[in-house]
Amino acid sequence: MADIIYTKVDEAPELASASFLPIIRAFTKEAGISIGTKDISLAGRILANFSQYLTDSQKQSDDLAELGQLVKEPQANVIKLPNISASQPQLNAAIKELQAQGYKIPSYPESPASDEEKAIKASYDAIKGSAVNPVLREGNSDRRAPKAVKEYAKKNPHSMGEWLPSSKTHVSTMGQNDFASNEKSVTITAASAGTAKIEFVGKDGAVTVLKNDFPLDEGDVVDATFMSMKALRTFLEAEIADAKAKGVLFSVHLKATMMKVSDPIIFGQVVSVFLKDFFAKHGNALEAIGVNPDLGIADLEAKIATLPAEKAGEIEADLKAALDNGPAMYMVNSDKGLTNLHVSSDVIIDASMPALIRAGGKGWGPDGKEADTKCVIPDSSYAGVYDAVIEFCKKNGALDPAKMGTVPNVGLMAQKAEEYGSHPQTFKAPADGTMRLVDAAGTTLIEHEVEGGDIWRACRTKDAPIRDWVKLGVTRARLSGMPGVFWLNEKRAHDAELIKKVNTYLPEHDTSGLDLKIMAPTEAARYTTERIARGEDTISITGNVLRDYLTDLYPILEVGTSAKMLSIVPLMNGGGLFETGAGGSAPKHVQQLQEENYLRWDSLGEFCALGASLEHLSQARDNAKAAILAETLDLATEKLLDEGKSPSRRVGGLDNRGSHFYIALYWAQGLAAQDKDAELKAHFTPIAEALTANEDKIVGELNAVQGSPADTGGYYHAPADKVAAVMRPSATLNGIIG
Ligand SMILES: NC(=O)C1=CN([C@@H]2O[C@H](COP(=O)(O)OP(=O)(O)OC[C@H]3O[C@@H](n4cnc5c(N)ncnc54)[C@H](OP(=O)(O)O)[C@@H]3O)[C@@H](O)[C@H]2O)C=CC1
Ligand SMILES: O=C(O)CCC(=O)C(=O)O
Ligand SMILES: [Mg+2]
Repeated sequence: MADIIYTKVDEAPELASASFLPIIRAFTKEAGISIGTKDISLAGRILANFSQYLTDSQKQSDDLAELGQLVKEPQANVIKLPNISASQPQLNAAIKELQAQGYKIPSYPESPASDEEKAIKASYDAIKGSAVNPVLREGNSDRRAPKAVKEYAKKNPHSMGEWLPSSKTHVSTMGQNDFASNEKSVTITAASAGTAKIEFVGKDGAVTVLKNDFPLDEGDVVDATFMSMKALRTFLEAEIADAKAKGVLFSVHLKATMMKVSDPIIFGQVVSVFLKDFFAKHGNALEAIGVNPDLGIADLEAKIATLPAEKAGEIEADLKAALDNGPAMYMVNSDKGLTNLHVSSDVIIDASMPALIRAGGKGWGPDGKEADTKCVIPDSSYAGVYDAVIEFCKKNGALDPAKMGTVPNVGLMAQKAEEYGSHPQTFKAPADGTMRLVDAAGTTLIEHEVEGGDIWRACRTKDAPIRDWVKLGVTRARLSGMPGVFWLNEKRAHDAELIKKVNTYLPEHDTSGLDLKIMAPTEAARYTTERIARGEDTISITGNVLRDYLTDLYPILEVGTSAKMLSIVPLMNGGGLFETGAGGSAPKHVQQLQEENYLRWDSLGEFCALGASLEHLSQARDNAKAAILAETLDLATEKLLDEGKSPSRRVGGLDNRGSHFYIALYWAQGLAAQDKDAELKAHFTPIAEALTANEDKIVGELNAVQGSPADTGGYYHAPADKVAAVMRPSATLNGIIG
């Protein structure tokens, strides 16, 4: 196994790797460090799981499974770039592209009939959604803005929209009959440990086992809850009417990728309630062509288009009328007519809500203009956090990046903690009856009365990760000198169990002089936001969902993007997983590259992760050269920020490739200038000289390609040689690096 594993992913970060990885390899080789790659891309995971349909030369290894093993070993050192957590439409598109390239994989069977089709669907469902991160995250999360990034943002504040007290933007949430309000939680005792079951008991008393292999260990915190579909529909109907009455955009913010079972269903309810009369009128015709509202309006439109022209025309006209008749919709792309309800993965709450808050509470309307927005977040578990920040901004105006403090996060994430690990235990209730969690001894631990269609789920949070998370929180508070807040609500069932554990595990550490508090999330958001506005820093120590939400929310307000975050996962068995940034893979960036050969992806997250990975390697393997590479890379990153060599957004500026040249230049200059290691100095001195002497020429060569379309030969599965040709256009740079 190579010393460091760099992951092969999708979209913008993968394009960036084609340019950056050769640089990394050239630099680390001199310290005797090998860099391997493992393919966790969506296309790669499909091919690995459908080997039986492929020719020998097309087959590929199951790299995700191998990495899943590696992260449990002490020698693990993995740089993890963001990958696609595929929604159904993205999965279908990737399958289609692979088929067109000659891979004879099956299509996704929407209504599987045979056993073979059922098996195919099950394999694809396991690839769908957030299928990578939970496997690799064998540790808790430490995400923060590097000091240099924070300093740079203060000196060069990004634009912020204006917040006015008159803003009509607001959060709407259920508060009743939702996951938050129905939650029950227990900590597993020795008597309850073992393999639990999830059962449905019908009104007639008949018991159906929905899952018979849910392993629970003593000390694990287990919760179960459900959301009533009747209540959800009533709520949505009222909110859609309210958006129209108030003249604000209607929007819904979910995480259909990571919450891959529950949230697509909730999304489908929004689609079907928004288009209620339309579905009532055309129900039969739509059913006949296999329309499923969970797949969004984009799929609905595509299926209508398969009907005979006259019928299609009639239904399309009614769809348009139905959309026009509702409140104006928050748009994903108003030029293309793509609404919030077209594709469930287009609006992902962790990215969408911060963007709206940064923009002064504005979303884009169908007319291409910004407007105040109703933000529907159906479940009330965490909606109050966004509400608190929005209300703060209405009262106090936008936060000021030049002055604001910082909010690092310590997140409970290891071993599929909390909601993000709930998919295998999430079910649509088959009918009216009781859903129950039964322990190994046959005792019912938790039960709920449900109605057919309600979404019921059970989550598990293992004890060792909780203990490790408390320790990480204390460690970060000690090292940073910042106060830390555990965002836990004593009135919420799960959090109440967690608070008991925090109070048990905190005394294992020296907390003298530390300021550690426990506050309910809404209150913690208010407290933390008031503090950052005064320039004060506060560590948020949170569960897994708030980890996800807050590591986009505060970074986007503080430094403009979560791409610049340092994101470390100290693995529980001693290895290191270094994630890049907190954001995703920004599909818009690929489009821009294809249209005008310009990649605005900022690799700062990769630079930070590589620095942390080299630093970890230097300690774990006692490699002094790695320490020097890490130090000089961190300094090069600071210089890159200072000199303004990050990618700009538009053609004509320096793009991702140009920023890679500058990181190589500054890194080589740093290695040439240091005196701790003579070999590194001797090796990098001529490289630094050549890069310095050829700066104008290289930048000229890199920038010359901008402005016309670029062909990478694919979106999900682009051939490496074509991508490399696009991403490495400077012969001079390639020559020096090579
Ligand atoms: N860790 C992981 O593996 C994650 C994966 N994802 C996946 O990523 C995809 C997109 O998700 P989405 O929610 O849109 O979130 P993204 O974070 O990809 O995008 C939101 C916006 O953030 C900006 N952005 C993000 N990263 C960078 C960067 N490195 N350089 C410059 N700008 C950046 C872009 O803004 P602008 O357009 O203004 O330039 C972008 O449009 C999905 O497939 C999702 O599943 C999402 C989150 C995490
Ligand atoms: O795994 C995913 O789908 C997204 C992860 C994510 O958004 C995060 O960890 O911040
Ligand atoms: Mg996230």
